[in-house]
Amino acid sequence: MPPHFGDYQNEIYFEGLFGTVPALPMTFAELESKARSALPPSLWSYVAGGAGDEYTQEANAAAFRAWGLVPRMMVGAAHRDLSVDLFGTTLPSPLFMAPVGVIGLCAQDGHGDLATARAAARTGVPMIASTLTVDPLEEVAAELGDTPGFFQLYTPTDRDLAESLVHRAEAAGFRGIVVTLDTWITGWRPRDLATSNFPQLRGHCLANYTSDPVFRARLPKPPEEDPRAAVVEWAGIFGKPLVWDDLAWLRSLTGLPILLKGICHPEDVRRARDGGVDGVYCSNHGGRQANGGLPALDALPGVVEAADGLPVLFDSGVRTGADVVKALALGATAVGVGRPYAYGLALGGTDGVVHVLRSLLAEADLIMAVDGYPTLADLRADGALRPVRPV
Ligand SMILES: Cc1cc2nc3c(=O)[nH]c(=O)nc-3n(C[C@H](O)[C@H](O)[C@H](O)COP(=O)(O)O)c2cc1C
Ligand SMILES: CCCCCCCCCCC(=O)C(=O)O
Repeated sequence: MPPHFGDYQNEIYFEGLFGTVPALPMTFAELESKARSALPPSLWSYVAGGAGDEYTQEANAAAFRAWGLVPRMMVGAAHRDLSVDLFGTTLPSPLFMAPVGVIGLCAQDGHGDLATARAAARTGVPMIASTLTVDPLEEVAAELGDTPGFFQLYTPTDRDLAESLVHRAEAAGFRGIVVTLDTWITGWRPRDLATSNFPQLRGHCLANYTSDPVFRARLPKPPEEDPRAAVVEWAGIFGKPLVWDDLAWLRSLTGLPILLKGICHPEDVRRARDGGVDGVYCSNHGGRQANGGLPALDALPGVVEAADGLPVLFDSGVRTGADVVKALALGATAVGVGRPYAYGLALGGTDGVVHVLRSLLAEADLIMAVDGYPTLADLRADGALRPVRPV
């Protein structure tokens, strides 16, 4: 019998019978506002902010309101199956945690990558660990238990370093490499500029580099002795975009599945397929990189069509279980969240992340129950989702 994610609602009601109300927020709006109070102001700005006037960031979330699920009755959706097969593994649900570079700093003890990995272990929701972690990737992987983890690669200009990171990820047990394409340079982020805050330039979240023998060999002194030089060296290995001709080299680095993150154009999907990748990841980086662009959800149907059966991961703007259901109905294989779990982490550590993930899954599961869509295949059938008439 598949897990009933909606049972989280029963647990909360049951505790209510004994006078206990949830310690953590039940809506995204409250989650966001409480995280704002919990985080230091510059870290809050960095996590919550986006590119330009944040139009695209807002449009990402608003785009979900343009779609509505059509309820179906008498289909007997008493049991729902949200499981999904991804690269030979059956996941209990199609939800995942997108890579969030500063997640380590969001936890009160400064070890949020480890806390997030523990939440993955407790929920079965995969974590994509960023290159930019506070704790090295081997320590993050060790906390994942049986839940699959993926390693997100910011590809450095030094190919030996890239190879070292990929091989370390493989040795640590990560099940795939997610190569982020849209962030080889930072977008125009007014909030960070106003506070002059870019955590990485303060030497945070660079553990995967400072623990790497190839990176260390590039430094005049060990990073423990001269952290500033390590930051300068790190900044220097960013700043060169990958091009399609690099794909063969990336492919040669590992037998693990490779996914390309930041793909929104159908032609790019076709090029990725031709280059032998195992999946594409439709995302506009949560509106953090380029303002004025299409909401990521609007790009999803074209990406799914061009992918022609290749797995399509999706993120950007997912805030509720209803959003998860809609992205699945538009053809996403799996759906990711970024800021929501970062806020859960800020408020409650591992428990906070678990609460956010369980709430998203409970709402998605209950929508599928009430609306009569017992499986993900049912959601994807013609006519399940319709455009909402503008008001
Ligand atoms: C604070 C922060 C840091 C991020 N760091 C990374 C990163 O290191 N690598 C990456 O590929 N994406 C990174 N992202 C983008 C997320 O993976 C994801 O695309 C985005 O957060 C999804 O949008 P959402 O926050 O609206 O859910 C980051 C996002 C945030 C909010
Ligand atoms: C001068 C160094 C430029 C470094 C560009 C890399 C930015 C990564 C930022 C992490 C991230 O994905 C995000 O904040 O979003």
